[in-house]
Amino acid sequence: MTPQLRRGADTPAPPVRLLHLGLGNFFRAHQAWYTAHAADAAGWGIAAFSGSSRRLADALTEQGGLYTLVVRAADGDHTEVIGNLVEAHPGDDHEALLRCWRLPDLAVVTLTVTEKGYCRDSGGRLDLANPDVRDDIAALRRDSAAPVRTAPARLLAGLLARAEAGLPGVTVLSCDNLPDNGVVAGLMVQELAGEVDPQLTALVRRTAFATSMVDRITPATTDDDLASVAATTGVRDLAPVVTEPFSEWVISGDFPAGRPDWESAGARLVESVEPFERRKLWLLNGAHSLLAYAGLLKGHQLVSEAVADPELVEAMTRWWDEAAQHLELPDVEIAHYRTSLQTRFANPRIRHLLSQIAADGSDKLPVRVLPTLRAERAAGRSGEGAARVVAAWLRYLRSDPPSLADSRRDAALAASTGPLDEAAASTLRLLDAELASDPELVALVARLAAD
Ligand SMILES: NC(=O)c1ccc[n+]([C@@H]2O[C@H](COP(=O)([O-])OP(=O)(O)OC[C@H]3O[C@@H](n4cnc5c(N)ncnc54)[C@H](O)[C@@H]3O)[C@@H](O)[C@H]2O)c1
Ligand SMILES: O=P(O)(O)OC[C@@H](O)[C@@H](O)[C@H](O)[C@H](O)CO
Repeated sequence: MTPQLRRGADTPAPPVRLLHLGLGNFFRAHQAWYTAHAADAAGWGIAAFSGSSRRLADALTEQGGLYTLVVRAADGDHTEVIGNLVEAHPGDDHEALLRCWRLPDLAVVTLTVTEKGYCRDSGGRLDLANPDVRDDIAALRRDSAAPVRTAPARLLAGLLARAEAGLPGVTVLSCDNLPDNGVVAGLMVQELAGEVDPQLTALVRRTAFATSMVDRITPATTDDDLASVAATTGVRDLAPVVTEPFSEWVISGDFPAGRPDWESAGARLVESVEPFERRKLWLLNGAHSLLAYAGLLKGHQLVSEAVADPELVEAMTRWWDEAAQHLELPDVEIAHYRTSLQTRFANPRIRHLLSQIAADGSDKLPVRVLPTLRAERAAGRSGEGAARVVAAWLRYLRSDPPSLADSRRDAALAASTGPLDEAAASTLRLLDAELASDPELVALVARLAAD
């Protein structure tokens, strides 16, 4: 029988000094990989918590936190076992969470809780209409150690637990796909603290929130992946992760309690993440959104299939040309990134589902596409490359997509119905009221959606 992956005497567990919220595939392919490849990896163990599900946490616990990372290139796989994850818990194990927050040597808390996990409203403030946010405020007012569900509340509860125990501060480092992610995390926790007890805001102000741009395409694991890992390694792993060879991490912020030597594994520490973040969110994630909506409408399922379609490549190239004009990086760096994206997207062995990327367009397009659209209109140009992404989303919404996942699902579906010119105006209004008051743009989106 195939033996199961287990931690043994040959894989000693490093001491936990890092805490992660959002135990999923990406964190294990990225932040945990950088930690395992840092020169001082032996000093940095990680305790990670899922949102609420048990399955992955239980599987990893059986394996002492070990898992196989499969780096999947177009011409073959490289596998390695990552040893720095030493505790895995379901997110609702609040007792374990507070215990980890109270570890005296804890230094950094990393986050991959998805864009939605920050609980922002459309104006960028803490969403006080969100019932989970309201429940968490009530719980923390009652008892600072009461179980809470949202990421901002889990951060605030942890900061309070540390402060009450007289322990030094830590850095909260966001690794989600949204601009200024550290600033956003800090703002949400600050606003939450203000709702629970205004005196708590001083504690949040003293906390370091760091921002980072993260990049490594990491799809969901399939049953075939489990079988191929067992066949290749001779060991049964209940929770392997498949990722691409490319990886990038650009970080900005203070780490008063220390951090792993992530630079020795290739991370970059910079003054400002913004230029890198824009390059990645606009060129990679913006193109992903375009390929997802336009590709699904043409019957494609995977990113690699969509980029084999000349019509979609033409649309992506026009989007890139337009977005690139507003990036503040040397042309050669942008050209290099575009070339590498073409190779990455075309990797036929990475099964990246367009349906996964298509979720949550109302949260994603404002970040990935609208900055370019606004800049183009302000420069007196049509913004056709960006408008085509909005038009693709509109057409996708009008196609009655099966099980559409979007935090503003009902509003998005309602906006997209009716005559195209009205639907174009309503859909733009849902994303940004000012853009909807631009009649030329509304007409352009309606025309592109009709094509
Ligand atoms: N997968 C990638 O290629 C990739 C690349 C770059 C960045 N990211 C970022 O990482 C995030 C997670 O991606 P993944 O591939 O690991 O997804 P995943 O589905 O494998 O894991 C997501 C984890 O986050 C938790 N989670 C979800 N919503 C939450 C919430 N509201 N509050 C707290 N925890 C929550 C889930 O329980 C799960 O543990 C993405 O949303 C994105 O921001 C992913
Ligand atoms: O759900 P999304 O679109 O935020 O994420 C899916 C992918 O587009 C995204 O995670 C990319 O793989 C990633 O951003 C690459 O670094």
